[in-house]
Amino acid sequence: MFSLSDLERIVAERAKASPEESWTAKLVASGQEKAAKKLGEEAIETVIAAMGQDRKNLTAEAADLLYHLIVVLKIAELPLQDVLNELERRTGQSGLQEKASRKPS
Ligand SMILES: N=c1c2ncn([C@@H]3O[C@H](COP(=O)(O)OP(=O)(O)OP(=O)(O)O)[C@@H](O)[C@H]3O)c2ncn1[C@@H]1O[C@H](COP(=O)(O)O)[C@@H](O)[C@H]1O
Repeated sequence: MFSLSDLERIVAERAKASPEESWTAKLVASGQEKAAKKLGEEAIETVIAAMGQDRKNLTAEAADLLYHLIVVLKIAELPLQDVLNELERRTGQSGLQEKASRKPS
């Protein structure tokens, strides 16, 4: 089954291609500011899709969002595994518990 790790590998490979033939290479060449802005646009498009009823549209927008996140991580040279490790670390505690632990007593 296709995974985000597979996509991370594809993005790393395509980042080396010519920007004329690869959207990934074009984004990487444009720099983090532009790539992060594109990620923000995709996040907003995903929010709008989530508020609608079109599951196919939400699927497409969520895919755009995850792809652009992987590109931003690539530009930052932050391995996806680091993000997965952080998510794994959080599995021991509920989000509500974590939020409560941040409040001053
Ligand atoms: N998953 C994706 C992927 N998702 C979205 N996109 C591209 O992201 C670009 C921006 O998407 P938008 O829908 O926002 O397009 P847009 O033209 O900005 O549209 P508007 O915002 O103007 O409406 C489009 O060119 C999409 O094709 C992707 N481009 C590449 N990939 C993956 O990366 C691989 C390598 O692609 P290249 O780097 O292009 O060879 C592909 O085989 C895929 O696996």
